[in-house]
Amino acid sequence: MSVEHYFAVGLAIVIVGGWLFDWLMHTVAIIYGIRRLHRQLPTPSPEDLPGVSIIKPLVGVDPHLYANLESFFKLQYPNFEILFCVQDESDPAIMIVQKLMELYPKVDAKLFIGIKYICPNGKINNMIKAYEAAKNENLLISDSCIKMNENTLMEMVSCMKPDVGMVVQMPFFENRPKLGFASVYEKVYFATFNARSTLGGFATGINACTGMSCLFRREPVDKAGGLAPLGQYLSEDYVLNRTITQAGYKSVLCTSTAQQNSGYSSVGTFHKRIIRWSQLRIALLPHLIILEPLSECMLMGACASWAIEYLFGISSMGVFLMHILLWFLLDYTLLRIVENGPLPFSKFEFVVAWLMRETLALFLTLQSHRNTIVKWRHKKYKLNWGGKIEEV
Ligand SMILES: CCCCCCCC/C=C\CCCCCCCC(=O)N[C@@H](CO)[C@H](O)/C=C/CCCCCCCCCCCCC
Ligand SMILES: O=c1ccn([C@@H]2O[C@H](COP(=O)(O)OP(=O)(O)O[C@H]3OC[C@@H](O)[C@H](O)[C@H]3O)[C@@H](O)[C@H]2O)c(=O)[nH]1
Repeated sequence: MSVEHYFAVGLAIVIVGGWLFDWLMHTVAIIYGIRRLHRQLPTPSPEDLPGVSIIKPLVGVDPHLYANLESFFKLQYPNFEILFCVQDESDPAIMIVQKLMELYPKVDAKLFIGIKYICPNGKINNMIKAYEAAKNENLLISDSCIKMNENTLMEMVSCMKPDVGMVVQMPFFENRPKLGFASVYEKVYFATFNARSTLGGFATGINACTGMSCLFRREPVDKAGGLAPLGQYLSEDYVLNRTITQAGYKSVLCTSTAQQNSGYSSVGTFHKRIIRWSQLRIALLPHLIILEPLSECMLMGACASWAIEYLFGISSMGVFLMHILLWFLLDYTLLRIVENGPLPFSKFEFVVAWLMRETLALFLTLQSHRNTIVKWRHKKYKLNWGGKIEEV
């Protein structure tokens, strides 16, 4: 037996181990998704409902912004305030906020205009005045693209137990049929790849937080220096979660998903967002440079079919096709769990969107390795190893 043969056997065994781990991730995500998502939690008694300060950082407008912001004025919750933050005084979002504030005078809402520079992260600088003015111990950071149902805040608060410091809504989408195939593609991405990692992470206690809609206690954040330390990173959401869990609190997934509802959707802008997120992740957690591609269907399928043929003599083409079919069926199952109702698109659209996502995944990951400059809204940032940023 040659050294090359021993090396190939060792490599094949490692690949089969990684392949089995991928199936474990699918299984964990499906089981945890069924158990956690869309569960009815008992509503806390009125005296257990804490006040919540909702912070809404806004940059610019889109055709859905009015409806998205209005949904917050209609929340069924006894004690909340909405703190809108607009960084630029010529931003048309100001008019929308003012109009809604006039329309719903009984809702406690305030508007903060202009940034206070405390860190490189633009979103944090936009939110900081509201953070400092917030009346309540519980804060909800809610991105501009989020639309809520009347009972969503109640659901989030129901997840906030005494040992819990943070309640995160897993990103998903409102149904936006008018926006065409791009909105199908986005849904498929968020209900398969993203949901698998997020559900897997929360099920096993690994930080997989996306901060577009998250409720948290401010006490551990203030003790760690407030928002400024988080703003040294672009992944301020990940670091917020880490700060709260390091203070001894749990971070849990909310039973409802975050309904993104931006008024624009195109495959190109979606790819740019996914590349930016991938850039954030690999700067923050460099081991993901290797692990992420290995959690992708096509690459792992190719590696595993070679390894299984090498070890057991089973046809690699047969293994590859079975691998794709099983992965596809498990992704479809997860999509149905996350959607929790009839799909707003046909099975054919799902197949096309799924194939497109799986085949383009590696290409998009490679794009994210091309440079360390990230463009986010109107600013450019340089990402350093460890995830810290400098403004360019
Ligand atoms: C042999 C295969 C090993 C596979 C290991 C798993 C590798 C993880 C694969 C993909 C990670 C994708 C994460 C998607 C969700 C994150 C979305 C996101 O980028 N959000 C950013 C913007 O809001 C945020 O700032 C970044 C956060 C970093 C998240 C890191 C997530 C790691 C998740 C690991 C889950 C492991 C689950 C194991 C279950 C058995
Ligand atoms: O400079 C900025 C950039 C962004 N923002 C606000 O931050 C929120 C999120 O911005 P976008 O919608 O552009 O970005 P994403 O949805 O991709 O953000 C997501 O990924 C990156 C994380 O750091 C964010 O916290 C997360 O929400 C919006 O409400 C936006 O208005 C600012 O207030 N200032």
